[in-house]
Amino acid sequence: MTKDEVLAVFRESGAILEGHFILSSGLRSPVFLQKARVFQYPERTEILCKALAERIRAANLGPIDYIVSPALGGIIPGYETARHLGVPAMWVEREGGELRLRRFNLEKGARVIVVEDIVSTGLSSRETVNALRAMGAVVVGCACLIDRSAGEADCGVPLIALAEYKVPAYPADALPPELAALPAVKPGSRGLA
Ligand SMILES: O=P(O)(O)OC[C@H]1O[C@H](OP(=O)(O)OP(=O)(O)O)[C@H](O)[C@@H]1O
Ligand SMILES: O=C(O)c1cc(=O)[nH]c(=O)[nH]1
Ligand SMILES: [Mg+2]
Repeated sequence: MTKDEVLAVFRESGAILEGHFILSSGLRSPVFLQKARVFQYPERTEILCKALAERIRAANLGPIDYIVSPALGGIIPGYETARHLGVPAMWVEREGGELRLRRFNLEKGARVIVVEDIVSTGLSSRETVNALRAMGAVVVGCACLIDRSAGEADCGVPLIALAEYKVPAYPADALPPELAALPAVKPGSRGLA
């Protein structure tokens, strides 16, 4: 799939929002990719994740035992990508602020790829990689549907993105005036009770 085809799926799903958004990293942005509006359509999710699975296969990362995704946003694309790769899918979720694999067993030495929905700074992917390494897993790579950093994010391992889409993001104390004039909303789940 081309970048334009991926973005067209987001656009036709009403998933490209404009306003003033507080991102998971704390950065602020005038654009938010509300992936949930894509994932509500199983056939659109299938098209994107099948293409992501093909990219992962083409990267020749060696055997993959599991996909692990950070909740919430990563769960649906992780599951659907796992279906196309023929491997099980698991997720990490926050407990006391830390991402943990609360519901699954993971053998030491298991080869894992981390699948995210959207990567902005790579912070959530990095947290997932570190949690898995602490359990003895071998993280062979990260993958996502859209990389908002266009290659700049540091996930701790190589990142395979179905599409790169550079979107501006600013520290909260360095907002352009047109962004500062809008009320800020935080659509993601990090920091929710
Ligand atoms: O690369 P980063 O700077 O970490 O940003 C990307 C992360 O932000 C979103 O998650 P969020 O924590 O907002 O919650 P969600 O998964 O429930 O949407 C998204 O799902 C990624 O996990
Ligand atoms: O950085 C984020 O938190 C983020 C950006 C985005 O466009 N979409 C999303 O779900 N999260
Ligand atoms: Mg997330």
